[in-house]
Amino acid sequence: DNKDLVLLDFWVSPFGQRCRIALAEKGIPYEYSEQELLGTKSDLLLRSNPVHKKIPVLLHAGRPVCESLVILNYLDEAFPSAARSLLPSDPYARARARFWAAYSDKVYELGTKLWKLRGEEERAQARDELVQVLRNLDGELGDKEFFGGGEFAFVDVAVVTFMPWLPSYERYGGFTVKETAPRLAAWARRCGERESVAKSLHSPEKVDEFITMLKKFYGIE
Ligand SMILES: N[C@@H](CCC(=O)N[C@@H](CSO)C(=O)NCC(=O)O)C(=O)O
Repeated sequence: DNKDLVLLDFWVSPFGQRCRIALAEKGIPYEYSEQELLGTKSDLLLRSNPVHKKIPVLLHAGRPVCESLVILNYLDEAFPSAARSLLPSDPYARARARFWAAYSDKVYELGTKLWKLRGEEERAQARDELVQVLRNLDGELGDKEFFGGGEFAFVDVAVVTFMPWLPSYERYGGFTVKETAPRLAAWARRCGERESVAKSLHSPEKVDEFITMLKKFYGIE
C-alpha cells in the first residue's frame, strides 16, 4: 500500500467518502485509516487536524490536508498526471463548481438538525431550509446529466455522498425528494452506477441504522 498517501476517515462519513470517490476517480492508490470518532480520538488525528479534530484528513508524505473540499482541490493540483481532473480548466467554471460544492454542505448540516433537534419549531425550520437547498441543487442541475455537464466531476463528487442520507431526512423531516427535487433523485441513481460511487457509499438502511445509534449515543428519544 502507498504509505505516501494516507486518508484518515470514518466509514459512513459523507465528507470522507468525497475523498474516497475522488481518489478512485483519479486512480490514485492510498492507505485507508479508519478513525475512532465517538470514543477517544487517535493522537495521529489530533496532531493532524488540531483545529477541527475531524476527519477526513489526507496525509501526503506526512503533511496533513484538512477539509474534504480542500482535499479535492489539492488532489487536482498535487496529482496533475492522475487519470483525470475533477475541476474544469476555465477559471469561471471552477469558481461556480466550488460555489455549488461548498453550498451542498448545507444538506448534511440541515439534515442533521432533523434528527438531532428536540424542538418541533426548529425541526420545521430546518426542514423548510433543507427543502429549499434541495430545490436549488435541482435547479442548478437542471436537465444536465451531471453537475459537471456531460461528465461526473467536482460538484457531483461533493453532492453524491449525501444521497444515502436523504431517505432518513425525508422520514424525520416529512418531505419527499421525489416531489422536491425529482431531477436530483434521478441524477443520484445515475451516479450510483459508477464504480467509484458504488464502492464508497453505504446503503440508506445502513445510514439510517447509524443515525438511530447516534440518537441513542446522544440520548435523543
Ligand atoms: N467540513 C468538514 C466536515 C467533516 C466532518 O464533519 N467530519 C465528522 C465526521 S462526518 O460527519 C467528524 O470528524 N466529526 C468528529 C467530531 O466532530 O468530533 C469536511 O468537509 O471535511
